[in-house]
Amino acid sequence: MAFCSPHTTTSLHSPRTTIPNSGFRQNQVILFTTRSSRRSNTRNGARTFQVSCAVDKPIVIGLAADSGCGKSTFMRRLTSVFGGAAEPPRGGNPDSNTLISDTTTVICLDDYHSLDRTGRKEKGVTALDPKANDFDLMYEQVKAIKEGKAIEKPIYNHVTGLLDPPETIQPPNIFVIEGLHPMYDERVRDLLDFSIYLDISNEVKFAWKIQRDMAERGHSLESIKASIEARKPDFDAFIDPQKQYADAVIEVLPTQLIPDDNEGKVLRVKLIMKEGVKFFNPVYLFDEGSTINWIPCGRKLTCSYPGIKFSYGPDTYFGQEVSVLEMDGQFDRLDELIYVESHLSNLSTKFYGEVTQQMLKHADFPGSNNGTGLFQTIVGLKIRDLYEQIIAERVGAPAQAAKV
Ligand SMILES: Nc1ncnc2c1ncn2[C@@H]1O[C@H](COP(=O)(O)OP(=O)(O)OP(=O)(O)O)[C@@H](O)[C@H]1O
Ligand SMILES: O=C(CO)[C@H](O)[C@H](O)COP(=O)(O)O
Repeated sequence: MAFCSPHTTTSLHSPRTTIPNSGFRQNQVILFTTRSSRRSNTRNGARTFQVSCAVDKPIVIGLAADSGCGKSTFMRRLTSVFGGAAEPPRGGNPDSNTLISDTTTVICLDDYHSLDRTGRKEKGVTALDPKANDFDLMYEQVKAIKEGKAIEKPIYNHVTGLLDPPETIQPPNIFVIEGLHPMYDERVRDLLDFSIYLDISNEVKFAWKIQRDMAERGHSLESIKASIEARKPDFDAFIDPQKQYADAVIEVLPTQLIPDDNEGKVLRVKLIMKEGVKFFNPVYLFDEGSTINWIPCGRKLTCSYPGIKFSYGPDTYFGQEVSVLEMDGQFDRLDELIYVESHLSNLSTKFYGEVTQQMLKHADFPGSNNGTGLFQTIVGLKIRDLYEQIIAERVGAPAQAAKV
């Protein structure tokens, strides 16, 4: 750090460059002034060196959810906010669960299963049970990455159900740990700079599972039901309680706009944002801290049945102060989302309409016409903002005004 501080600017899209022995790695345009150049500044004007390097310590984001609850979709939206596509490690295990982009590396915590599929069966435990996971190794390795060190991370192979030889993970700018237990172990939790929990209600989870596992993977309705039932006690005991620790929770519920709806297609989605989290300013609708109900349908937003309803206001969640933004219903025309975006504040966009642009870019992702896609996109933008503020603080410079 000493080399690049304090005259530093950041760019997320500069090429990947390594500076030998510097401790800096990638994607950061750093302007630094040496002692001699500082002396010469007064005589000869600024003589700065622009060096492409990274801040040596990644920020760490935790994303928790049960299987099939939209973690991969969320990760694709997040990666897209930073630009560039995420791919598995080049030349590595084809069944690797890791996704790497210019700025982010996303690892799946299934890789810390200590028992393979046969081992779990023999011991009669599910993958959700902490006994089937190696939290000591998870902690050691997330800590090492946070300190800027590469790790040899195990791979859990979902195709074979076996533990494969490890893969090398280099520290990125933003390290995301996604899976069942990112906030379960206190030591790992304390390493997170920001945490998100995707809270999908049972009814909706069931509908999504059927959609994927029946339509796309050929499972029977009975086997899907049985698998959800078998996981439920461990889900309730070990996964669900993590939401109390999350800085942001995206809760997905059946709509309230259709009485006794049992189709599960129209969703009511809540973005629960913890107050007082450093570098995280909750989004608000119209007026910060007020309680608002808003039906935007009419001249500027096309809504077919059952319409769209937004709500916003302060609340408490597990005894903590939060702001909650809620959307019930779905968009007919995604381009009209700009009308909704213009009434939201603290979005951490870089330009007017960035949320709408991101949503249009990924209109084919699941949830793009409702609050799941909208709130995942917003959380992605908040993570970018958080990252930029943390980097700015580390190098002692004020953060670029990024909020619209
Ligand atoms: N917002 C959404 N709206 C509707 N369906 C969704 C949404 N998000 C996810 N799904 C459904 O759930 C399935 C699983 O999504 P995704 O692969 O993102 O979840 P995951 O948590 O990464 O799953 P796994 O852990 O099993 O790999 C998708 O194929 C889709 O059918
Ligand atoms: O809950 C899960 C997280 O993705 C999986 O069920 C767990 O990782 C076990 O994997 P598999 O079903 O492939 O044996």
